[in-house]
Amino acid sequence: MATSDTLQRLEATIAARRNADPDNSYVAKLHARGLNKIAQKLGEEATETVIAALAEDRAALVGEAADLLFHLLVLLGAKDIPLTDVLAELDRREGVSGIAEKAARNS
Ligand SMILES: N=c1c2ncn([C@@H]3O[C@H](COP(=O)(O)OP(=O)(O)OP(=O)(O)O)[C@@H](O)[C@H]3O)c2ncn1[C@@H]1O[C@H](COP(=O)(O)O)[C@@H](O)[C@H]1O
Repeated sequence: MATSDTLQRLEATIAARRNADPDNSYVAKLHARGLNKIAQKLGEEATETVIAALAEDRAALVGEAADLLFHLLVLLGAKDIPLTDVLAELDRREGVSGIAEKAARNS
């Protein structure tokens, strides 16, 4: 079953493929083209995800969201930011955000 482990496995695969032959690896090809290209691809995938959502096309949205997550992991890897740092930030926000929780704390 797909879980957050899926993202961690994909992160490891991306790290392992980074220095592969760009002719045989899309990850290596992206790295060879540099951070600007990786960032540009992430932006394109974000736009395509938004378009699929607004088009009410569920299958396209699932596919574009997968492309978006994949390219986000490539960008994070290129910036040497482990996925666990992002997950930890989300965990931290879980503890401090939420309108009801804030109101309860302030009352
Ligand atoms: N999850 C993915 C994944 N999702 C999307 N893509 C690629 O992302 C690209 C997006 O398509 P585009 O048309 O936007 O890009 P493009 O035309 O190939 O490139 P541009 O010249 O337009 O920049 C496609 O080539 C897809 O194959 C992925 N490529 C690889 N992975 C994972 O990464 C692993 C390692 O891949 P390799 O590096 O290729 O071994 C694979 O085993 C997969 O698990």
